Amino acid sequence: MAVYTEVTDDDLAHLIAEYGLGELMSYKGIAEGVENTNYMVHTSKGTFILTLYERRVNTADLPYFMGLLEHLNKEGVSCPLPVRNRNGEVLTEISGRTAAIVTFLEGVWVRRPKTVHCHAVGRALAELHLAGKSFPMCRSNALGLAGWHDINERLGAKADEIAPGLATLINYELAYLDRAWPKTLPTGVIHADLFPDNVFFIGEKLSGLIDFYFACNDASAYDLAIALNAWCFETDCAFNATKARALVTGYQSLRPLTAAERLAFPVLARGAALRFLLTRALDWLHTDRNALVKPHDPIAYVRRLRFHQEVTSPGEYGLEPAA
Ligand SMILES: Nc1ncnc2c1ncn2[C@@H]1O[C@H](COP(=O)(O)OP(=O)(O)OP(=O)(O)O)[C@@H](O)[C@H]1O
Ligand SMILES: N[C@@H](CCO)C(=O)O
Repeated sequence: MAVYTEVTDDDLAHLIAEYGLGELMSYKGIAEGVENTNYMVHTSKGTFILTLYERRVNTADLPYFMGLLEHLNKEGVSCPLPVRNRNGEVLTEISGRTAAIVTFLEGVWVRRPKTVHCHAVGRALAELHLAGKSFPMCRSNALGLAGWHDINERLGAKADEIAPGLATLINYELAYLDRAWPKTLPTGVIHADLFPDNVFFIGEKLSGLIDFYFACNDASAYDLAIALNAWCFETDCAFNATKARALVTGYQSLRPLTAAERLAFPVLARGAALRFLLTRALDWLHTDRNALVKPHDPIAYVRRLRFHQEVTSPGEYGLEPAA
């Protein structure tokens, strides 16, 4: 479940009226997602998603996220469009939370992605990166190298409660990334969390992207490395080279990587694996065992990291040397 905050019928009907969305017909809390409270809302004007922002979203960042969604829609990227209320504002308040209403996106997320889905995701990610070029706002990545160090400090030796030796692995990896992390790659808007549950498909056709609440400005190829970690490993954590090739080929069909990006890709893949390992480890240690929202498994990202540590060339990810 992820309905942390309840709304009352009266408050919601009032809100819908403020947004000029006709009459409230029905609504229900959405079980999926772990960060925010989401409701699906049916009104006489259509279906919408109401999001109440919870603990991890800094409300100061919301104008960036909302502005980005509006910008991407304008550029033809399929993603939720924030609805403006009668005062022309996107953000509102309900049940003591900052909230927004966005358009509903048709489609479902794919539990078992196939190669064809990976190709489509790669292409959509490149489309997003190209569309993001003209977005004027900037948000630095709070979960970059410095942020990883901060999380590691909070974890400390407790990481070993998740798996023996985990603290050592993390410290080793951070020391490596401090030396090897590329600093001059092309940057722009990145999604930063393009996991299967954030990409909707109708059949094999990608219908849109959601959940831009980690979006920021950072190295474009790092975003591709995040997607590779999320889409190209099987449930037993085995790397699927065919899916990786499909992902990077889909991406490069619109935005070919530079030679420097290809060369740096194995390091980016390690950083991306460590980023999700760290946030998952922190959640793992801080989530009550009886909590309704189960934390994601950090070990799946330990295994991905160990895989990337053994990689010797970008070719293993399907990235041939530049012609
Ligand atoms: N615009 C939308 N159109 C259709 N469904 C949506 C939309 N936005 C959210 N949802 C639904 O709500 C669910 C949770 O949304 P989202 O992933 O944004 O939540 P979250 O709490 O930020 O979750 P997390 O960051 O853990 O993925 C989605 O899986 C989807 O079912
Ligand atoms: N995609 C993240 C969850 C936060 O959105 C993870 O799988 O760890």
